[in-house]
Amino acid sequence: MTAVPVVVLAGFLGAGKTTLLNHLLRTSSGTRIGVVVNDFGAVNIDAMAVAGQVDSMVSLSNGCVCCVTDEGGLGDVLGTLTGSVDVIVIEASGIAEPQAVAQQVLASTNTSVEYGGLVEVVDAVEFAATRLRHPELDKHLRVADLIVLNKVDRVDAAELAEVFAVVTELAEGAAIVTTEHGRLDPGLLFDRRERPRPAQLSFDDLEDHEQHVHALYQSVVFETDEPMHPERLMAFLDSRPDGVFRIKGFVHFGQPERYELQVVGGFLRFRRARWGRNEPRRTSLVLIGVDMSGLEERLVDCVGEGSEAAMFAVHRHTES
Ligand SMILES: Nc1nc2c(ncn2[C@@H]2O[C@H](COP(=O)(O)OP(=O)(O)OP(=O)(O)O)[C@@H](O)[C@H]2O)c(=O)[nH]1
Repeated sequence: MTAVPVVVLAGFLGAGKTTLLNHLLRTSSGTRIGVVVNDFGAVNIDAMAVAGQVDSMVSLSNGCVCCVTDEGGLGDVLGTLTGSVDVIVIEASGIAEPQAVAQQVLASTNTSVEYGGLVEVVDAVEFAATRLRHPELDKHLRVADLIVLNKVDRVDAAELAEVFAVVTELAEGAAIVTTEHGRLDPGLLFDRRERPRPAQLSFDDLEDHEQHVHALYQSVVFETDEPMHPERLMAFLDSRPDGVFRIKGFVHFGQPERYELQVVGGFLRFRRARWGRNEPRRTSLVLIGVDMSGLEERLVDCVGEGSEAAMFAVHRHTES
């Protein structure tokens, strides 16, 4: 039996990993893709975002996949997917250490899988600011096999040239592709150029867990079946503390449709979609950042019925 390649899909919070994964699932018709989705919060919004598009999925929530400590490690998880798939993609949480996830795959004693490389998604808009806060992210680029410079639609030519130059310098020869909405040619991942570097990660690359980026981050999960008040929620979002870098999930405004919320740094966008047939009308939000105290209480204050007119504040930020 040939071993199933396992590709690690990494990238900082909100870079576009789930978007890219969904693109792969939609466009690689002949290839059966198994997915491991890891979210930092207790509610796995990413799993909800890819559900329905994939046959085989394992969802790991409430912690980073880079620190899986179960006895069988990641090998057991991967083992449950092999047999029915041609390739496995692990979508690491946005604050996982990519090299530690790669090491988990390499260390697996499960012979039905083999390491298939590390793809690092970079947010062309946020990259410079994120790097200032987390210089250790440079190393994530150095160990990547393929770097996907995403969201190029949101930067102008000069900004793109600047970020491309920095990424090229850090990438040390790894392939770099630019994308909009993660539209990557699946052939780049499943027929990857061989580069031995990841297998040679040194122990210096595996600094202790306390130094992982996610050791600084906390997540807050907020869920309620009561409708959210549109104006109060918008006021909360407009005044969100700087430390809250990422918010994602679904909002129930008491409307016939659900509103998917995406916040990445200063970017905020709602997307309207139908509720699933048996989907409970519920708000499920995960907030990730530093210094998260008091956020839950502030969100509780946003619960309440709002008028149709109050939805205007939300619609200003809603993709049509
Ligand atoms: N304009 C633009 N938006 C994008 C692009 N790629 C992703 N997005 C948006 O960026 C937001 C975050 O995308 P995700 O795919 O959820 O990012 P992620 O890396 O999975 O996020 P985490 O799992 O929280 O780390 C969503 O609103 C996407 O629609 C892009 O190329 N251009």
